[in-house]
Amino acid sequence: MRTRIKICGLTRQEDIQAVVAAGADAIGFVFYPKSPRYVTPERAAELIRAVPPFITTVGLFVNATPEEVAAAVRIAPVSLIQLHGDETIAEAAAIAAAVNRPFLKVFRVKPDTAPDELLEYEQANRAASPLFTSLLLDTYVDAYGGAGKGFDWSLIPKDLAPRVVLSGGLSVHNATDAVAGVRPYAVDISSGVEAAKGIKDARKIADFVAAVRAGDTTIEREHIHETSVSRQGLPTS
Ligand SMILES: O=C(O)c1ccccc1NCC(=O)[C@H](O)[C@H](O)COP(=O)(O)O
Repeated sequence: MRTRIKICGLTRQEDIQAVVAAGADAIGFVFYPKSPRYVTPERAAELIRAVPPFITTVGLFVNATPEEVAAAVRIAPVSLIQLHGDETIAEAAAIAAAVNRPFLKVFRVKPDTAPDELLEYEQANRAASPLFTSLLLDTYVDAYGGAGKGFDWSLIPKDLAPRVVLSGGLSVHNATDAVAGVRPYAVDISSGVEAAKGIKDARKIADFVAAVRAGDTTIEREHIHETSVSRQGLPTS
């Protein structure tokens, strides 16, 4: 299966075209005013009009109220919301219900995060809301996100990986290893494809997508090898 790709923090029309041309799957707009990638709902609405069908638009919020999210989504009709702050599980469920949108919930991973914590957090969000879709795993740093910092991928339980969006410090330099090693449902990136904060670089976007696809190819080749070996009755591990 192809790893899905979200490019976050878009502010310009030309960057939307670059994301679509590169073959990414989702575009994130940051509605957090303190972010250097912040766009107003009105600006996001203009940008969304340039997004072709079958590309998911994601509205990103940090500790916003249901009313604030509803007001933004009325203007900028994103397909999905991403809750990237300290929202409790109940608050996240209430926000999603207020706008009737599926949501991604961030878990910011620390060096001492226990793998079971990730599984429990996913299960609790899923139990709390039918609109919960996936965890987005980012790195715990002083900023809420968009920091370009990675975390220890070995903390991600193997049975959780196929359901998560892997984020935090990804780039063309580590994307192939991230995909082949973690095998996430999707990857998400912001800093690693920028010329400056909020200004995306078309070449970096294309190179990142190619690196993710190289990871997918690695997985497929391993699957073919394992399948052929098992057909010969030989041990695959
Ligand atoms: O991108 C931001 O400026 C931002 C600000 C506050 C909260 C979240 C933010 N971005 C969320 C994202 O989904 C980023 O893509 C994610 O944090 C990864 O960023 P990076 O490590 O720069 O690739």
